[in-house]
Amino acid sequence: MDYPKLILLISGKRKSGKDFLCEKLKDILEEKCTIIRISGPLKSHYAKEHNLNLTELMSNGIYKEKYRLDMINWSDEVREKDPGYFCKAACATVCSTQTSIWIISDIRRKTDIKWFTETYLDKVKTIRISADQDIRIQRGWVFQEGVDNVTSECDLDNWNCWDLQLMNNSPDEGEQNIEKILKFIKLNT
Ligand SMILES: Nc1ncnc2c1ncn2[C@@H]1O[C@H](COP(=O)(O)OP(=O)(O)OP(=O)(O)O)[C@@H](O)[C@H]1O
Repeated sequence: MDYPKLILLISGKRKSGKDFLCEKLKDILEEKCTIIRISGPLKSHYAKEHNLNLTELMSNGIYKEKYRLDMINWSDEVREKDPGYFCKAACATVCSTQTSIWIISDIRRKTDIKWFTETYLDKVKTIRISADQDIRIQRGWVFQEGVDNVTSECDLDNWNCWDLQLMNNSPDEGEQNIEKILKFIKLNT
């Protein structure tokens, strides 16, 4: 299996800037990289089963927040039967078999990391994005009971085997983070 050459698992609390950094990387790496979201198949399976609007569920608006809690609980039930279910489904959506770098932009659980490392071995590297709480609040984060204090948000808080840990509080740090990740990719491909 030659492709992908590297799989970056990106983790971070809500509004730490995961999507922001991943999109910037995609702009630079273009067709060399594919962004994969575990939440993609999770949301499409959830929308189908509950007869909901998938486009609205995929966006960052009120609709997504309204269903977030129920979606977490529903996905936990699916994971209980098969912990790698959504990781597997997300990887199955990759169209090009020749993309060098996969960026999984929403790693939330130890079981996600376990599934990827067992499946793709040393091609897998982990990155934790952090931002101070006041910065996350400025970016629109509001503590939500049942969302911010449950496994999906907290499971990796004390995991300390990250290959790269980045603070992402400002545009300057954002730019430095992109440089650091690009350097890291170069070292590992
Ligand atoms: N380094 C940065 N400099 C300036 N703005 C940033 C930076 N990182 C993120 N942001 C902004 O913060 C907001 C939240 O970022 P983003 O959506 O990437 O967070 P997230 O971690 O993906 O959140 P969620 O888990 O809720 O989807 C966005 O408006 C984004 O543009």
